[in-house]
Amino acid sequence: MTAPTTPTTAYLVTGVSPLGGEPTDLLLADGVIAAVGADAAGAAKDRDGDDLVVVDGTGLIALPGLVDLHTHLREPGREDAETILTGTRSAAAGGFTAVHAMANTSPVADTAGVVEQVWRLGRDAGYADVIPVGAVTVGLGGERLAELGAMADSAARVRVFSDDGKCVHDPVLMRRALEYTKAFDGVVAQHAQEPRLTEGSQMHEGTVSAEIGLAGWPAVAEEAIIARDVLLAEHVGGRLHVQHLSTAGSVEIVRWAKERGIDVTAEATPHHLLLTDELARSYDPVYKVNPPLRTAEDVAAVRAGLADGTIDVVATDHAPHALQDKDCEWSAAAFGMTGLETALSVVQQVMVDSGLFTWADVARVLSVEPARIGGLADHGRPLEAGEPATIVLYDPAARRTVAPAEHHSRSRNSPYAGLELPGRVRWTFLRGRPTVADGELAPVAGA
Ligand SMILES: NC(=O)N[C@@H](CC(=O)O)C(=O)O
Repeated sequence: MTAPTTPTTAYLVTGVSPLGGEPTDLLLADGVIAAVGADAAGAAKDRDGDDLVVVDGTGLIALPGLVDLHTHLREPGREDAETILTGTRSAAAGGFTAVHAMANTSPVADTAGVVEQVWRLGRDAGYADVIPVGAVTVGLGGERLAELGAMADSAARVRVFSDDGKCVHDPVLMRRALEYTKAFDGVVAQHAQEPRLTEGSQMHEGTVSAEIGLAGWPAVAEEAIIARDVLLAEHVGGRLHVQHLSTAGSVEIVRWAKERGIDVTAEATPHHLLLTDELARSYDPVYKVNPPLRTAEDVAAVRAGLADGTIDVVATDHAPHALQDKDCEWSAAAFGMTGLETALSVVQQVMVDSGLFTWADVARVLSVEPARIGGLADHGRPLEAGEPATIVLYDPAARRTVAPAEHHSRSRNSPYAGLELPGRVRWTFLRGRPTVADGELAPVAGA
């Protein structure tokens, strides 16, 4: 079906389960959730009938629109791998209504000019709110702090700063960044990778790397930086966010830091919740990622850390790469995997279907907490009357075999190709306007 997309269209969603709870009706109108429950159908009748689309929500779960704290959109500079338009179409298809766009573009997003460009392109595309992440250091060079304040004051209102892809390894610069971002309630999101311990690293250092002869990336290279940074955050009273935490030791350090009252949050990716370094035995570079896939014990610890709240959010680290950068021998291939269109399904399989999570927990880690950490007032909101109609309707009973060729991302480097995963996004609404309608991307104004 083709859904009307004019802003005046109202949507009556019947029999849907908010956060997996008792089925109810939701009326979405004028950009907000206009009514919930018994009032919704009546309120819908009071509106002009021509404007009303009725969505059968039976069997669907309503969640606040998903928020990704960690997306690579590649524009400007690598539009052959992804653009802001294709990346946000991919986001919408995965149920995301906001994505934080990492700064490792070309040019690097280290000035007010570049972050404003990214923000504008996202607004013009219209599929999801694009929240630019500002680089911590000029050109991701690790030598001089970038203009953090100018990026914070720009139209893009940057609050999250990261050199992702590179670690801010100079402790003095890291300290200054943690201090400086306090002035505008910013957060420093660290890619924890001790560079000297990971020179030439190709995969997790352990039994598998030794057996197949690829240079190892030891767990301690991640853990040493996280340990240092939580102590720095404590010392200066700054806000630290640990990106794509991947080892059992990292979970322990973050747990310790939180118990100590340090202002730290952490994210885990879907792939570190599901996949292990055993996959590298295939030498298929689709499994090459930074930080690397770890052991089954690490995966279990990351799941446990997410379940007990040590890890605050799931973030995709959607890292699209052009074919020539992945379809080559392992050591020459780029690090990274796509993830926007599979994240919710992986979280369902690993955390919900296993009994570790309720759907309210899913909303917490994929919407409420990432919105809070990123300082987004209009995302991750309760599903209540008067709140923005920025929601996703998801069918947890559907099953699908992942086919990257059908994805909306411009890149195809999904590690789940051929795998059967649960669930399907049926509708995504951004301020009352569908970006996905009945399982298909909807045309949006400006796109
Ligand atoms: N996560 C990844 O494997 N890749 C990221 C950056 C990075 O190396 O972290 C990318 O930009 O491709």
